[in-house]
Amino acid sequence: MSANTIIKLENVTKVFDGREVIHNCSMNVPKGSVYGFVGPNGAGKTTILKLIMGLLRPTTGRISVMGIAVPLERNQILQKIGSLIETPVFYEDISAEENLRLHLEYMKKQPLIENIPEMLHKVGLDGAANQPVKKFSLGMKQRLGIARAIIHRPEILLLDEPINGLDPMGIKEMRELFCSLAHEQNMTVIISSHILSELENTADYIGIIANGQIQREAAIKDIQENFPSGLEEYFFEAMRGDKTE
Ligand SMILES: Nc1ncnc2c1ncn2[C@@H]1O[C@H](COP(=O)(O)OP(=O)(O)OP(=O)(O)O)[C@@H](O)[C@H]1O
Repeated sequence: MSANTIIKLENVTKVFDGREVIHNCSMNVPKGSVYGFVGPNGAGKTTILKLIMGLLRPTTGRISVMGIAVPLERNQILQKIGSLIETPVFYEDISAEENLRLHLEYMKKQPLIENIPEMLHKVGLDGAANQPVKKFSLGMKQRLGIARAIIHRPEILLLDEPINGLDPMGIKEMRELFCSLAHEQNMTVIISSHILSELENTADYIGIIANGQIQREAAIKDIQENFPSGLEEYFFEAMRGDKTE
């Protein structure tokens, strides 16, 4: 993982209220891949996604996204990143379609407004396009959050537990969508999730985080070759701190 690295963290730490929650953390995400990010509750996944977005400033260390230093030159890359981090917030009184239209206007991507119906179809919301978002279920809001993260055609997509609240059909559809964005459109997709089986089906690379540090990074095909029971075995081995393969 070097020549085509698009997101790089080097020795990053983050201190909140005197407590170091990210410790000397390094991470390499290859361009055009689905990178599955997994770790226990409180390990630091959301914090790292926010650091990559430039929403938080590292206490020490370096972060670069597409070769650009974050957060220093964050404005240069904001339009190139789409994200769904924590619970998505919408204008509740207006429709799904109008929410996406406002987002595109804010991102200065008005020509993409014509793609809104197609995007709503892709995330399974075509029947609800004109309903006010306040009438949406949790899963529908999650689908709309994914649509909003993608519609401005970012080069990088950061998804924090994106399948939360989705039904089995939605999980399958979103898995196919994320893989097609990476493999057909060369988008780089980071997905944080607790669902190992889902990551095993979706990700090309896995990063395991524990105690604020990436403990291991590997291609899923190498994990499957070296660990007969797959990602679950790899994950628990990493949690025990066993020797790397
Ligand atoms: N703004 C903040 N102020 C203080 N502490 C914070 C803040 N944000 C996160 N933390 C702490 O940082 C640690 C990492 O939190 P983070 O949300 O990044 O973990 P996570 O891996 O995403 O967890 P989960 O899997 O439960 O969503 C936690 O101990 C959390 O309490």
